[in-house]
Amino acid sequence: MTRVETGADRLAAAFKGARGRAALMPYLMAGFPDIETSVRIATAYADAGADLVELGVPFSDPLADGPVIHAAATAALESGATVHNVLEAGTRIAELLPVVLMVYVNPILARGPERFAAELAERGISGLIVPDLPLEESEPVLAACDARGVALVPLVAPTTPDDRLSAIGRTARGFVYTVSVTGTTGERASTSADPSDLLARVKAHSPVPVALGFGISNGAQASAAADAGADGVIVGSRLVRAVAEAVEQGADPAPAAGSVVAELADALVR
Ligand SMILES: O=P(O)(O)OC[C@@H](O)[C@@H](O)c1c[nH]c2ccccc12
Repeated sequence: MTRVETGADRLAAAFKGARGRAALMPYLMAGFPDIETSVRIATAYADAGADLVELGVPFSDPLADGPVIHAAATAALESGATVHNVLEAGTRIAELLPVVLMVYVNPILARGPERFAAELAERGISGLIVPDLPLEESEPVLAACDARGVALVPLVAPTTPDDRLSAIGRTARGFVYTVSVTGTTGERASTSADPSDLLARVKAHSPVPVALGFGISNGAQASAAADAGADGVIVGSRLVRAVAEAVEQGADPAPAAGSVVAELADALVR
């Protein structure tokens, strides 16, 4: 009997097969400026050397997001993005790169975790990140995802104590998303603390790869994250800003976002 490759398998393979020192995972705000352009931006990410993509579902009240991503979410909703058409785009993007869907918990609860996880699996979406789903409430979503082979990726922060890291590690699938700083998403001139200690602490409790995100916006910061031990590097606001600036200038956002990813990928090979 041949075993079907699950989403979790595909994520594991993406980390193992990453072309650089750490897997490069750019974030994409789905539907910004519109769904078709999002698919073209994802294509540019893939061509520029991304290993995976974090596909963000726009939400009206994104509590973990800073101003750049919040504004893009608002624009995406205004231009007609829905959970349904974002998932459709996810299917197309999954033909290019493994997709990890970033979605606040409401749409999951509205459809029911089983239906939501089944739809992700049918659409070829490999993983799921839910920033407002605490460990204590994650069991039904985890069970539904496990049943469909979709990896439910947990988030941890510098403030997460060791006993909680170990509980989270036991439920981690795909990778652990380590937030480098407390606060919201957004570019930072300098990431204040060296993340080495944080990454070592998370890795000690994690059976899966550990990716670092928040405040990484250029090649030097991406390279430093890899040197500090990150198995994956996640970049969001810098890319969303590149898209926003191109839109403002009436230019095509896809090559603009692609060139930022190329710079990041280049920094990770050396
Ligand atoms: O924007 P930054 O600082 O580069 O951080 C990545 C982040 O944008 C992306 O992973 C993300 C977008 N929205 C989120 C909500 C919660 C956690 C993470 C995210």
